[in-house]
This record gives sequence, C-alpha cells and structure tokens, in this order.
Amino acid sequence: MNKIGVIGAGSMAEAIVSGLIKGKLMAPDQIIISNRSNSERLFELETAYGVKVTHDKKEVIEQSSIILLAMKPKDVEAGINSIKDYVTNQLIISVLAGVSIATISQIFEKDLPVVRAMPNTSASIGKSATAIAANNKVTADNLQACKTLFEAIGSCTVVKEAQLDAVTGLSGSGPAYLYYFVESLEKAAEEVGLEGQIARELILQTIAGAAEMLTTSGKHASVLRKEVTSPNGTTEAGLTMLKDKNFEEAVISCVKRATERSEELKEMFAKTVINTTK
Ligand SMILES: NC(=O)C1=CN([C@@H]2O[C@H](COP(=O)(O)OP(=O)(O)OC[C@H]3O[C@@H](n4cnc5c(N)ncnc54)[C@H](O)[C@@H]3O)[C@@H](O)[C@H]2O)C=CC1
Ligand SMILES: O=C(O)[C@@H]1CCC=N1
Repeated sequence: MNKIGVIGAGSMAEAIVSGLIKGKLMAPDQIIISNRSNSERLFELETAYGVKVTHDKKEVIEQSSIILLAMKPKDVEAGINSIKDYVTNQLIISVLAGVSIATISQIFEKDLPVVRAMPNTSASIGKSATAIAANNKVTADNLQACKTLFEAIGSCTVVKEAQLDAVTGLSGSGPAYLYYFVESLEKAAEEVGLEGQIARELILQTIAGAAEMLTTSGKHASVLRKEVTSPNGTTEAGLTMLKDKNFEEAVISCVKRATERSEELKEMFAKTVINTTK
C-alpha cells in the first residue's frame, strides 16, 4: 500500500493532507506525519484527520513510498538531515519555495526522484493553483501520481523546473496580491460612502462572479472588460484612473520582483548548502 510520510506539520502540510483525505485519494492510515518537536500540533492533526503521527523519523520513512517535505525553506537542511539515513529510493515531493531540486539532492547526498511543487494557500479549501516540476529520476507514472495528488487540493500543471520561480511570483504569492486588491477596494468603498459589511458583500460577490465569468464564459479578460465598459460611462472613467496611475506597470513589476526574489532565495539556499556540505 502506498503511504505518504510528511515532514513538517504546518499549514501547507495540513492543507495537502486534508485535501488527500477529503478527496478520498488516501485513507488516513496511509498518511504519517512528523514535525520538529511540537507534540501538541501532531496530536491536533491526529485528532482532526485520524492520520498517524510520530516523532520517530525512521518510522515515517520506512513506512512511506512518498515523502512530502513541508518545512520552511530555512529548515530544509535540518529537516533532510534528520531523515536522509533512512531514505532509500522513495519519491521526494517538496513544496519548499525557492529550494531547487539540485539543492535538495545535494543535502540528501543521493540522486533521488524529486518533484518540486508550488501550491498556494487556497490549498486549504481545495482551490490551490499548483505547478510541479520533476527531475529525470521521476517516472511518468510517479509524475502522474503527483499530479493526481495535487489535484486533490485544486488544479495542477506540469512545468519545467526553471519556470517555478515565475510560478512562485505569479500564483504562489498571487493570493496575497488579490487580498491586497480587496483591501484597497474596501478602503475605496469607505471613501465613497459604503460601510463595512455592505461593501464586503458587494466586493466578494463581484470577485466571485468575475472569477466564474473568466472560467466559464470562454471569453478573454479583455473581452469581458470591454463588455462592462460603456463608452463615456463609469467604468471607463474608473479604468482611466488605473491607467493614469500605471496599474498595469505596477502589477507587472510586482510579479517580476516576486519572481526575481524566488531566484535570489534559490541562489541563497544553494550557497548555504554548498558551504555546509563542503
Ligand atoms: N504559505 C504559502 O503561501 C506557501 C508556502 N509554501 C511552502 O510550504 C512550506 C511550509 O510552509 P507552512 O506550512 O506555511 O510552514 P509552517 O511554519 O506552518 O510549518 C512548518 C512545519 O515544519 C516543521 N519543521 C521545522 N523544522 C523541521 C525539521 N527539522 N524537521 C521536521 N519538521 C520541521 C515545523 O515544526 C512546522 O510543523 C514552506 O517551505 C513554504 O515555502 C509553498 C507554497 C505557498
Ligand atoms: O512568500 C513566500 O515566500 C511564499 C512563497 C509563495 C507564497 N509564499
């Protein structure tokens, strides 16, 4: 029976585990979770999902055919070092932002099959936009299994590893951009005289409706935008302000800078690992 061993028991691990169980992709007893030291957190996950939990890393690895790395990037070395002696040829899946497959393999000191994934926080409600990339040790069957696994928490696209920084800058960080946009709309609503709850309802339904139009109408965003925009009307007046304030340029700079930051972090982790494994 395929079992998944999860190293790291934070919010991303919980989102994936709950998706796997809710989507009936795995039974709770096929999932075994470990973290650094927080027993209370492990007990919480055991109680909520019926999964196995343990501090014994050897037990996690020996029971698992897939190992999910879900600690923070800064903890990657300590995390991998605590399991590497027990790893034989299991499939490694990492959700760590900005940690390359090469860096992961270097810490393991083994050429293992590694899949890097970039989900986003909407994984917790089964709506993540995830992209995955694999090294050449990953079989087509294993890649498909990973795709299915991430489809339990939303959508999943296979990309080249070199594209994962861009994915991180676009959809990994993306929910935060949209939340920031909503915060701005809330401030704007207040300034035009719409109080809290009323504004919130209008904003959320507008976003949900627009998202559904984008996914179901088959029309490009620019076409949908033009359908809202009457000549000399209110939308045109509003959009003119966004153009005047360089909205498009700000958004492009935002995604580019986040992508660049992902590249920087990747370099930084790679250098740290080279220095400590020398
Ligand atoms: N938050 C986000 O939007 C996204 C996060 N990610 C990635 O997901 C990963 C996890 O993020 P969160 O769940 O938000 O973090 P978190 O801080 O909630 O959880 C991290 C977990 O790792 C455990 N841990 C730390 N050191 C460990 C060690 N040496 N051995 C075993 N476990 C250890 C901690 O005990 C904790 O349970 C990060 O690497 C992040 O880059 C990926 C995509 C999006
Ligand atoms: O901000 C970050 O670095 C992580 C990666 C994608 C979302 N959160």
